[in-house]
Amino acid sequence: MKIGVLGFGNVAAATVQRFVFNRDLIASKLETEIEIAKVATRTVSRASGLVPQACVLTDDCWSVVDDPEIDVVIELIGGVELAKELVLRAIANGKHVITANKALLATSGEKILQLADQKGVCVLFEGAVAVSIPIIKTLKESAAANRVSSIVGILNGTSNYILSQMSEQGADFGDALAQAQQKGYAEADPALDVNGEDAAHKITILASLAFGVPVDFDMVRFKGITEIERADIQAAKRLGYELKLIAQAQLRNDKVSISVAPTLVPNHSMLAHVRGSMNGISLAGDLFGPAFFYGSGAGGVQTASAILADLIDLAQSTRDGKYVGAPNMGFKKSAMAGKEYLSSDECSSQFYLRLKVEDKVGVLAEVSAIFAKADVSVSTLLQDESREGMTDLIATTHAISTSKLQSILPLLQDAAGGHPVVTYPVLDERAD
Ligand SMILES: NC(=O)C1=CN([C@@H]2O[C@H](COP(=O)(O)OP(=O)(O)OC[C@H]3O[C@@H](n4cnc5c(N)ncnc54)[C@H](OP(=O)(O)O)[C@@H]3O)[C@@H](O)[C@H]2O)C=CC1
Ligand SMILES: N[C@@H](CCO)C(=O)O
Repeated sequence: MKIGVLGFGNVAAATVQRFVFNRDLIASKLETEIEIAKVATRTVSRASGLVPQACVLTDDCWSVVDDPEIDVVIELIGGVELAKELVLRAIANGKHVITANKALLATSGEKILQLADQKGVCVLFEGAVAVSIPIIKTLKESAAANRVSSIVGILNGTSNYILSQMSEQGADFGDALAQAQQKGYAEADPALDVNGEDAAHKITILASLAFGVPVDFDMVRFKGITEIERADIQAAKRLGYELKLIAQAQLRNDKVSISVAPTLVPNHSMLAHVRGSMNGISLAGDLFGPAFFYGSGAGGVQTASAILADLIDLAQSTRDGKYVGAPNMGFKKSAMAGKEYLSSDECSSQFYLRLKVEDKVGVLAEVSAIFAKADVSVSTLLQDESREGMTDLIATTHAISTSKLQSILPLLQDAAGGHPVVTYPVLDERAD
């Protein structure tokens, strides 16, 4: 089986090198001989001397996807447009594809998977979500007989690293992001990490595998960590929570909800203890009950582990060039079907709110009256120390719909003298 690799960055370099280091172990699990025959990357000099001797090194990715000798293309250049064209061409040429590119799968997955089904080739992507956690295989295989109802996870290592550094070391956002980049956790464009989009890409893929719905990134609501202030991290701690970037996919009454948002996670939840670049995923299914998965969320070598596992799976499950393992998304193509998405009236949650108000008589009563008039039941209400005549009011509500929250925000903002009101959902204990 001849392999062509696209890219030679953090993940691709680790994949090629670890394949060579662990060649004997890998061979001991396979009847088929595997060879990395070609590597194509933009800056060839970065790869020279680092690929196996017999491997051809080129800057022309098309020469890999069009090479009739290549059986499997491992796409690791990242980004969407060029990666999509290369992957579609590889599939059109009858090649199996392995990728860790969640942006590509979340935004163009349907087109890619449709062509793969037509051509009878497989697309494997264990490295695309929560690298050291075998969540793709779990959903496709280990949990295959379950009706999965909920996936709640910390799926972006970079954001979790930044929030942990801010929470535990008092670090500055920019410094923590620079460290995450230096450690190789961040995307080439780190905006994808911190604006919640990368986690949204990942939860879109998991929702499709779990619920048998088409991959549809347009239906995901996402918000990242860029606006998080240390005041909210500290206030969450005082209330017994950690502020985490949480991705959720829920199936309720046969309707789907997929979102990513900074969320208050209760200290007794395992997700509250997922620190640094680690990821955690809580999964609920009708047969296996609740399960929790924990492992590295990012890093070149960790991702290489997932990619090489896909390669071994491919070599073990291929007969006469055809992959005979599980369908690409776990479900037969004919059984995949769209479902309705929950509206904001149907989505409810407890919420955390922080308002900066003038520290004067009556302000607490004014805010309480807004909650009471809207029939919003308050779970906690705290007033912070006064500084220069201003104070923070911190509240958590009982469960209310997202639309009800939206309706009271302008009133609360007025009570706060026009200062924006900070709001974050609180993790539903039943979801974790
Ligand atoms: N880093 C991580 O922890 C993880 C990354 N991923 C995913 O894996 C993929 C690769 O990530 P990573 O290795 O970190 O990214 P890098 O930026 O480190 O590597 C990208 C590689 O692709 C090459 N490349 C980029 N554009 C082109 C092009 N037009 N033609 C040829 N080569 C090109 C780059 O070349 P050059 O050297 O010239 O820049 C570089 O070698 C991404 O999809 C990412 O989302 C998934 C899980 C974890
Ligand atoms: N940038 C990603 C890499 C792993 O997908 C993260 O930080 O989670």
